[in-house]
Amino acid sequence: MVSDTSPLQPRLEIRNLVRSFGGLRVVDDVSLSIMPGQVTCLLGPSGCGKSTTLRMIAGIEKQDAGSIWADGALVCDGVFRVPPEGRATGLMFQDFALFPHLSVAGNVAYGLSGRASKTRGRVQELLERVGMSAHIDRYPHELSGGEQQRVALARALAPRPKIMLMDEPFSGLDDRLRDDIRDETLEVLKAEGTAVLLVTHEPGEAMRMADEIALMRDGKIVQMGAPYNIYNTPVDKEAAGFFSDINTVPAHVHGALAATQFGQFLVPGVADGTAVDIVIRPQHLKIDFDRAGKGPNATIADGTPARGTVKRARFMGIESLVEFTLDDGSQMKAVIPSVFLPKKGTVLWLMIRRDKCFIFPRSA
Ligand SMILES: Nc1ncnc2c1ncn2[C@@H]1O[C@H](COP(=O)(O)OP(=O)(O)OP(=O)(O)O)[C@@H](O)[C@H]1O
Repeated sequence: MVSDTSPLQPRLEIRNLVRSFGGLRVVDDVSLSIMPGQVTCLLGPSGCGKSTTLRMIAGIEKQDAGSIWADGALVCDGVFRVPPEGRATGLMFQDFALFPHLSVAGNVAYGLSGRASKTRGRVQELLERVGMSAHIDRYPHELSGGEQQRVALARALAPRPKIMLMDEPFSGLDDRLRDDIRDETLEVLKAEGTAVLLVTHEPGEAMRMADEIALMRDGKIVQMGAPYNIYNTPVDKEAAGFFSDINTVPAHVHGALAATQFGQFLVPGVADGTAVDIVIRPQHLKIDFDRAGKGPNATIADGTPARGTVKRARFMGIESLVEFTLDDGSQMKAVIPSVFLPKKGTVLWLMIRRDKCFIFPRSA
């Protein structure tokens, strides 16, 4: 069954997928589409339904409702169903387990059919691409974790899958190695034009890997967009807080304004009496020195400064994390360049940049 043959056709499309366990909808009406060569990250906290979504696309799990399409052709719906082995889909999961009795070449060749010379060519090409051609005759137990992961990637790519499903594939690696392998993996997948759906609970990984992030919570996609947009225009306080620490200033609206110790914030179109949260990331708080008990003058861009006393300051390498107690007893965190590490008890003035804060109705 073919729905559309447009060149702008998604390589993978899922429509209104639903899956329940014990009466609880763990995947609740999830839809998304991925173009060839595009990497989409399904990002969300543990248990939000990411892996179940991936397993339904792979065909390992059956959906209760919804449909899956590849290149405009139906893969499965309530009636029709292509079995897992018939889906042109590569899988790379955290427990990637290479076959221990097969060499690197044997592992990559596994799943390839055709003339031996052609197979050998493809194996060599892929091992070169993942930087493992020197290890072609080794066995898995002779390789480091990172090397095994590269071989697993080559193995998953060998049959030229149109779609690659990856579930936390880098989580067993240490930080530096993980960064390298992520970047290399991305390069290989882009070069192959594969549509990638990568599951992760790490916002940093999603921001680094994704062309598009689908932010998932309680079985639903709550926001979808490019990393820059998701980070800079979160749909709600929880979405903002998923990517970094946040500071929250509670306020009430009167006459389209929310008054706080940081001055007034414009909240047009919000009814009087509405409780709102003004949210600012620690790296966007502006800090200035105390001038004999006074702070800098108020401005339209930064509002009114509020006085804070340093409670704790930690050197973090490129940045310092400074925790403040404000005069009203509330706490705030700021991330500042590490050339500056104020001592406990130092008085400083904090400002909220109006172009960097988010204002959300307070959730119950
Ligand atoms: N076969 C199953 N039977 C019953 N419940 C299940 C089954 N598979 C998953 N669940 C439940 O469904 C929910 C979603 O699980 P899923 O593995 O999709 O989440 P996740 O977002 O991938 O989490 P994690 O990041 O921890 O892997 C969880 O509450 C999980 O316990």
